[in-house]
Amino acid sequence: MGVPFVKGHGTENDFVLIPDPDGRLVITDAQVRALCDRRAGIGADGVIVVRPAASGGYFMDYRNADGSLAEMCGNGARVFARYLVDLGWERAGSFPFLTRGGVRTAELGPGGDVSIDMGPVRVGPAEKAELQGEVFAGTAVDVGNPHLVCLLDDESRLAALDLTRAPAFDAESFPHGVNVEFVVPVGPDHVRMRVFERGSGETRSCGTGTVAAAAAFLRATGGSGSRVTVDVPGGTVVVTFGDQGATLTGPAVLVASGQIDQAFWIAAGQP
Ligand SMILES: N[C@@H](CCC[C@H](N)C(=O)O)C(=O)O
Repeated sequence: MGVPFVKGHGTENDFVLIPDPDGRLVITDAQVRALCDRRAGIGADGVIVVRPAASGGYFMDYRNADGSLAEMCGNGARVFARYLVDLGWERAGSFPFLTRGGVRTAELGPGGDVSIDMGPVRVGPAEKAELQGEVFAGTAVDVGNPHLVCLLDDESRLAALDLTRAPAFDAESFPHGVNVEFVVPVGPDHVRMRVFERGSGETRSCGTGTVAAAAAFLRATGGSGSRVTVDVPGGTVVVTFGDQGATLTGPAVLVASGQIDQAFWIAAGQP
C-alpha cells in the first residue's frame, strides 16, 4: 500500500495533502521535494501533513517545495480546512486549527469560499528588494511569516518582472529569508500582486502575501478602508481587517486523491 494523498489548490497555489491520523508519519525534506517536483513527482508549491494536534483538532504541518518549514500558509489553510470538512473530520461552520504560527480559525460552509482568521499583521520598517539590477523600495510585513512588499505604480512593470530568480534582500533584516511581493494599485481598495515565495519560487498566489500586500497598501495610501481585493495570477482573494487582525477569504479546491507509490516514497527518502 502506498501513502494516501489529496491534491488541492487555493487560487492556484497548489498543495499535496497527506493525512496522518496517528501522527506517526515521518517525512523528509527530500520526500517533500520529490512530491513537489512538477515533472518527476505530483507537482505542488508545498506539502501539508494533516496531523492531530495534542490540544485537540488538527495541526497544519506545512512545508515549502524545497522541504523548508514555514510558520503559516494562508492558501494552504483554506485547502486544509476544506479537506477536513470534506473528510468529516471537522464540521462546516467555524473551527480552530493549529499552525507553527499559532492557532487560527477557519470558517466555511459545505461548499464555496473559505475564510481564515490570519491573526495579527505587523507592518514594519522600510526595506529594499533588488531584482535584475533594479532596486525596489518596500516594507517589511509580518503575517506570522516574513514578507517584503514592494509597491509599484505601473501594471506593465509588474507584468515585466522576471521572477524566475529570487529577489535579493537584506539578510540581516530577514535572517530566515522572506517572501517578496510586488504590488500595483488598480483601484481605491483593489491591488494586483505577483510573489516570489521563500522556499517555492514564483507561485500563482500566496495567501499570507495577499494579507501583507493589503496591509502595506493601506499603510502607504493612508486608506481608511478595511477591505482590500487582491488579484493574483491564479485568481482573486479578499482581505479584511478588524480588531483581532486580518481575515483572508477565497476559494479552496480539492482536485484529486490517490496513493503515493511505495517504491517512489522509499526511493525519495533515501539519502
Ligand atoms: N503560499 C503560502 C505561504 C507559504 C509559506 C511561505 N513560502 C514561507 O516560507 O513563508 C500562503 O498562501 O500563505
